[in-house]
Amino acid sequence: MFRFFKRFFSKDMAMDLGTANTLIFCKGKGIVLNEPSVVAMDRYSGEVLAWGLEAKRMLGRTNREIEVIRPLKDGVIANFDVTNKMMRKMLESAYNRAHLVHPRMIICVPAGITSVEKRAVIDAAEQSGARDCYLIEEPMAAAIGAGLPISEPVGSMIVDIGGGTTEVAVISLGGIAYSESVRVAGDEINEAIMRNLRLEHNLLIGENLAEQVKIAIGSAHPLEQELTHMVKGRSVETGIPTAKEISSEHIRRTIREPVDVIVKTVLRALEKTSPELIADVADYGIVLTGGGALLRNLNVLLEKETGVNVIMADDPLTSVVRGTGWALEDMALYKDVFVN
Ligand SMILES: Nc1ncnc2c1ncn2[C@@H]1O[C@H](COP(=O)(O)OP(=O)(O)OP(=O)(O)O)[C@@H](O)[C@H]1O
Repeated sequence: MFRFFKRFFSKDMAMDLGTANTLIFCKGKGIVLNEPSVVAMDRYSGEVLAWGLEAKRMLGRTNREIEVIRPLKDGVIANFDVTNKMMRKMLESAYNRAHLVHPRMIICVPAGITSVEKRAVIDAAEQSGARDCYLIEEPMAAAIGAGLPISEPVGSMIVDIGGGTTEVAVISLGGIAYSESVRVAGDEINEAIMRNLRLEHNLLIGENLAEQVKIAIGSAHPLEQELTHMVKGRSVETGIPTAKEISSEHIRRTIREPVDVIVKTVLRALEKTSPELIADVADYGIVLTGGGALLRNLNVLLEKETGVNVIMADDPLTSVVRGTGWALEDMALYKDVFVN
């Protein structure tokens, strides 16, 4: 009887537990939460003071009592307790509390993570109140979300560039024929910008500012009209606030290394996939998803390097959670895509 009530009141949900952002999709409703994966905690009591965007705004602006933590790194849980607390807060916020009675959860994980890393995700979900937890690999979820014909005998190539990982996969007949996940994506690009501005411009900036610079003027390939941005930070030499005008050409040179890793991962996938599937990819193109795919002209650079048409998915920041959500809406149809 109790089990019946649990099922009756629970609302099944899908979660994209990302290094940069966490999104929740609720069955029958769609996306109900989209927040940065960041938590601000009282350093002494461990109490969560803020989470999501509110906590992200505190990065680099805290006092001695507050610690701001990004509990996921490179697509996997780096701090289990904080991830757990963050998930609880997000679930409470996403649901009317009456519905938060042990939902079934589908959570996406990077392809090729270890069984220990998968176990950590399942444990975190269960401790946050999940009844059953299913895992789906991110490239598969992204492909479903991008509307690719995953069940057909046709090769579809998906490149999902997130905050912590870039995942390249070729999917056919409902399964992954080839995949590679590298721990280089949006965060590495931000770090390259922070490092370069410190070394070449004597300018100290934090993670949030580096991300803003990337979004404002970052590019992977020359722009029709190059851009400039006034970057405010602290002088390494004098310690006082300073501002410098930085050009898009400079940022492009600065981020070349991580961008090259992404391009090489795509080239490797093309080399290692069977000729039949590659012929399909050549016909239908490579689909880009994930927030990192929004870097200006990354599609142009990939097209130039691979010779294959590159298509940006609609709303690339939500492809993964939409795909996970669609798998949740019809679990019988998608039963073969769950990995546990
Ligand atoms: N306009 C933009 N230009 C460049 N990068 C962007 C843009 N918008 C967002 N990003 C980057 O996208 C990344 C976040 O993407 P996304 O939310 O898909 O990652 P995630 O799912 O949290 O990460 P992962 O899949 O690695 O766990 C961040 O690094 C962010 O800086």
